[in-house]
This record gives sequence, C-alpha cells and structure tokens, in this order.
Amino acid sequence: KKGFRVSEDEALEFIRTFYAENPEAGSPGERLREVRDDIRRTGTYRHTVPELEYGARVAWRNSSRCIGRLYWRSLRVRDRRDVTTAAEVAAESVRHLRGATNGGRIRPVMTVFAPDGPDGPGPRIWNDQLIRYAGYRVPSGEEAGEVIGDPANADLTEVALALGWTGGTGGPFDVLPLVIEAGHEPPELFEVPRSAIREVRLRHPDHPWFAELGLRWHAVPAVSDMTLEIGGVGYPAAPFNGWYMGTEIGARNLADSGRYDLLPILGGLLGLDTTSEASLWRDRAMVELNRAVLYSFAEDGVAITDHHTEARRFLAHMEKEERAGRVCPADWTWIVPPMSGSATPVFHRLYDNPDLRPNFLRRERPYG
Ligand code: HEM
Ligand SMILES: N=C(Nc1cccc(CNC[C@@H]2CCCN2)c1)c1cccs1
Repeated sequence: KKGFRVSEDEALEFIRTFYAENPEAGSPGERLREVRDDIRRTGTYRHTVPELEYGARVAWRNSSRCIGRLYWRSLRVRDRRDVTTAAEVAAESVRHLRGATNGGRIRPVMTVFAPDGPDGPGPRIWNDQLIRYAGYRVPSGEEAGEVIGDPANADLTEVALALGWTGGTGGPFDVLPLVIEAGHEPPELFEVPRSAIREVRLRHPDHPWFAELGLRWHAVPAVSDMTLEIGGVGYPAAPFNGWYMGTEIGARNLADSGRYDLLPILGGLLGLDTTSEASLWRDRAMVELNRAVLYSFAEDGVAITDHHTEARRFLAHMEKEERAGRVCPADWTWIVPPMSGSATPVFHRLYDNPDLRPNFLRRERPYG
C-alpha cells in the first residue's frame, strides 16, 4: 500500500542495540546499510531470525507491568512470519498451546505471525487471550443484565455469536472460538480443540464442599491482542504465554465483582459474618480462594506461582539488570499484586518507568 514506511531511526537504533548486546554477531556496518536501503526502497525491512528472537526477548524484558521477567532469556520464539491466512494462524495458535502446555510443565513461548507492511496489514487475533471463557448476556426479563460465564468476555462472545458461533454448553466455562482477521477479509471463527486446552478443577485443601462448586480455570494464559513492536516493525499477531500467578485467578478473575464475583458466595459457605465489613470476610474469602487455586494447580502438576515468590524473583531480576548496567522499567500499580500488597517486597520501593523499545503495545479493540 502506498505511504507505508517503517521509521528508519527506530530500525537503525534497534540494529545497533542488537549488535551491541550480541558481540558474536560481528560489526553492524553492513547490516545498518542494508536495513536503511531496504526501508528506502520498499518501506520496510525483514528481521533475521536472531534479530527477531532477541527483539521478542527484549520486548518482554522491557514490559514494565510484568512481574515475571526473571526468565526473559528463556523465551522460545516460533517464527511464523510466512503465515498470513486466518486458518493457518488458527492452526499455529493451537500448536502453540499444545507446545506451551507441555503436560503441565508450562514453557514461555511466543509465535510471531506476519508484520504490518507495504503490502497491507498483518493478521490479527481479536481474542485478548487464546483461551477465554464465554460471557452470555441473559436476554431481558427479571435476570436482565446478568451474564453467564465471564462478563469480561461478553462483547467478544456477542461478536462470535454474530459471526455464526452456535455457543458451547451455555455454561459458565465455555471456551470461545478464535476470531481471526486476515488480509482485508472479515474475521473468521476457529474452535480450539479440547485436546489443546488443559484445565484445572478447583478444590480446597481443607474444605471438601469447595469441589462441589464446579469451579475451574485454564492452565495457560496466552495474550494475543498486543502488537509486538521491534525496530519500528509492528507484529499485530504475536501471541505469548507464560504461567499464571495465582492472584490473577483467585484475586481478580474469580473474585472481582465485575467478573465471577465469588467472594459473597464463599463468605457464606465459609460461615463468615458477611453483614459487617469489619469482619474482613471479603479478605478471608479471597485468601481461601487463592489457597484453593495454588493447591489445585500444584496437585495437578500444572505450573503456577504465588505472589510472594514472584515478588522476590522480580527484585532479583531488577538487581541482575542493574548489574548489567540497564534500567529495569516497572509500573508499581501493576507490579504490586492485587492482594496483600504490603506483605510482598515489591510494595516497599518505587520504580523508574521509561517507555523502552522493543515492547508490546496495547491497541484499540476492533470490536465493541
Ligand atoms: C513466565 C511466567 C510469567 C508470569 C508469572 C508473568 C506474570 C505477569 C502478571 C501477573 C502480569 C499482570 C497481568 C494482569 O494483572 O492482568 C503480567 C503482565 C505482563 N506480562 Fe508477564 N508473566 C510471565 C511471562 C511473560 C511473558 C513470557 C511475556 C511476553 C513474552 C510477558 C509479558 C507481559 C506483558 C506485556 C504484561 C503487561 C500486559 C498489559 O500491559 O496488559 N510475561 N505478567
Ligand atoms: N501470567 C500472565 N498473565 C497476564 C499477562 C499479561 C496480560 C494479562 C491479561 N491482563 C489483562 C487483564 C484485564 C485488565 C487487567 N488484567 C495476563 C501471562 C500471560 C502471558 C504471558 S504471562
């Protein structure tokens, strides 16, 4: 398309950094000239595989809201830049999930699909994560406004239904299909095979009744709606996964009043005094819910981390970065866990938060 052009400054800055951090690559002169000429001739340039892998790992290292960056060097990068059709993006996303799940020994993986370029935009996955539970809005009537499932995904569920999805069981944990847009075609739907979805059924170490609630959560968090930006090149579909920190499930996804809103139910079942805030019933219900999450994942041999351990690891990462002579950008409001913040060491200090590149960029939702 006319008018598309990658920023030469950002490209050359990235190449210089790549050669500076990877001395085994030799001297940058020739590659700098080649990239500059490619951009002037075609409007863009193609990363080598080493540049792509390094760029993806540094984008993770620069993600100031991520508490899990200690292992940034271990990211596995699947180069799928030649994949451009919606069906192939779906198939490779499913393979990504299988490889990342690894029987519960979850591996941090990223799959990089085609970038935006002069020939048009790269493919886009409309789901914010590869595995998301549907949120069915109950039609008007006495239950108006109610949602069965995850309210955070009610809009995406409506999009999928409008595109012809027939819905799952209609229950609270139906996995949504992938909604993938490629070329200038309308988005297409692709079911994620059950065999690619590892889930953990939640039970509590001390309360047998907990298992009867039928609660579950999926093992692999795989973010799929952020643009990977490396040296001025944007990769709009670059799904990446790690493993969960328990609080994400137990303090937010299942606890938020705008999500599964389980604290009142658990407060009652735990026999707590839910008529008085001062009984701290919400806090006690949240702790028990988080204990159930950590216990169930560990019992099933599915990787998960607790917020105390992860906080300590993050500070170790910061120290390593400072010793390497780098600034480690961090956003206090996201790094501090959503429960027991001051009981973790990351609470008791402040952070610099420069906006570094490469990085992952949030973009506006294509639906709404
Ligand atoms: C390996 C284990 C990992 C753990 C335990 C972890 C933990 C977390 C947590 C708890 C958050 C906050 C999420 C929220 O509050 O919604 C987060 C944010 C983030 N993580 Fe990590 N992470 C891990 C790996 C990764 C990997 C492999 C990448 C990318 C290659 C990554 C990139 C990010 C980004 C970009 C954000 C911010 C997302 C946003 O701004 O919406 N993380 N991480
Ligand atoms: N453990 C993870 N959790 C995570 C990481 C980044 C982003 C997200 C999703 N965050 C969005 C929600 C909704 C607003 C605030 N949190 C989850 C990972 C996901 C992918 C790699 S690690």
